[in-house]
Parts: sequence; structure tokens; C-alpha cells
Amino acid sequence: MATISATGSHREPVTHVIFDMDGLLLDTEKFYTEVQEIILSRYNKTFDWSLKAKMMGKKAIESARIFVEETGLSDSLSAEDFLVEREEMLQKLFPSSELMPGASRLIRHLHAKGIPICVATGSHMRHFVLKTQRHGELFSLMHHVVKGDDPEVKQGKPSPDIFLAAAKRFEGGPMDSCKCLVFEDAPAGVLAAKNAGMSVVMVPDPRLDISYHTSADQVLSSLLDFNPTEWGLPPFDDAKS
Ligand SMILES: O=P(O)(O)OC[C@@H](O)CO
Ligand SMILES: [Mg+2]
Repeated sequence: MATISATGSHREPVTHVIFDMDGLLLDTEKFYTEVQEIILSRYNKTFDWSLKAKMMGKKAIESARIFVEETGLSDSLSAEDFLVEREEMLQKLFPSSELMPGASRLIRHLHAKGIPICVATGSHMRHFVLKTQRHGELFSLMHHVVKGDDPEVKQGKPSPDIFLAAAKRFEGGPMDSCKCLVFEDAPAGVLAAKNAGMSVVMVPDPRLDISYHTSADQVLSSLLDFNPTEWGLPPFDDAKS
């Protein structure tokens, strides 16, 4: 089934699109999960999706603090040391990052139709470069990319900072928030988009608790299920009428 839920039945037509990156365009959330499971196993603890839900989409140091606190490890492992340990493993994994289903099709479609598109990711510059190194041509279609270590992003998601900065940098910006559609996979990202006054399509991992779906305007199981015309955007050329 394409649409899991559509909590906001009234859809504002949009003119600009902002994409999250990790877990939405790129299948990189699995790398974070993998290394966090390895680190926790050293302490005979297990990683679960309730903790994952709190960490994903956030700036590295913010999610590291959540990790050590929620797992009760803060006395033996600082957030900073956790990041150092995680980093060594992540750096080897990121260059093999693959696209999520439907990401290439949707980006190419919107770009071809002249819809301004950009990326707003909690990832900092160094990680962004590693993750996108096999996808340079696709990411070059973005009008701009706002990263987590951008000076304008004072606070990570769920703060609206990153999406407001993204809306500002479009041609003729700042764009009206209500004209911007955000695609997100993370609960913190969905809240950040809503805090910025934008519409948001959530494409969550199926392991995420469905209680996190309620803030999104639409919830899809894949980017392949997105119907641009529902949002006032041009239809896919191969769309069936
Ligand atoms: O904002 P995104 O692109 O999901 O990046 C966050 C990332 O650093 C890991 O969750
Ligand atoms: Mg994400």
C-alpha cells in the first residue's frame, strides 16, 4: 500500500522541495545502527528502535549524548569518546552508501520539471562528502545543501534552524515556509519541518513505532509511492492517469 497514513488531509500546494539525506535519500541509517550495536555489545547491552528513534536525524554530538545517557553508560563512556569510537567504523562504511528506492527517480523528475530542490542534513561536511562520493552527479542537481555544521544551524533537528536556512537559500528566498515540502525519515526531522511551518512527507523505516507518524502530513512506505500531483507538483511523465 502506497500511503500509510495522511494525517493532514488538507494539502497546501507547494513550489519548493527540501530533502533530508540519511535514511531518506541514502541508506546510511543502517551503518549507524550497526556500529552502535557493536559498541553496546561490549557493555552487554542491546540497541533497540526506541533509542534509535531518539537519535536519528540529530547532529552527531546531540545524538551521542542521548546514546550514553539513555543506555546508562555516561559514567564509563563520554559522548565525545563514543563519537571517536563510532567514527573509526563509520568512515569505512560511508563510502559504500547506496541510494534509497525512488530517490534518483524523484530528484531527477523534480529537477527536470524545474522545481527548486535542496538537501538539509544533520550530517556535517566531512560525513556528507564520504556518503555522497558515489552520487556526485545526482547531488549536483540540488540547488544547495545545508549541513549540520553550517553556522546558521545553531541547533539540530527538531529545531527548525536547518529547514529555515534551507528555505532562505533558494533563488528569491527566503521562501514562504508553507510553499516548502520536506521529505524526512526521522521523528526529529518531521518535528523540525513542522516547527519551521512546512508540510512534511515522512518515509519511515518500518521498525519505527507508528506513534511517530502522527506529526507528518503524509506517511509513505517508499519514495516510489510519492504522487507529486497531490502536492501541486508536476506529474511523472510515466504516471498512469
Ligand atoms: O538529517 P539526516 O540527513 O537524517 O542526518 C542525520 C545523521 O547525522 C544521522 O542520523
Ligand atoms: Mg534522516
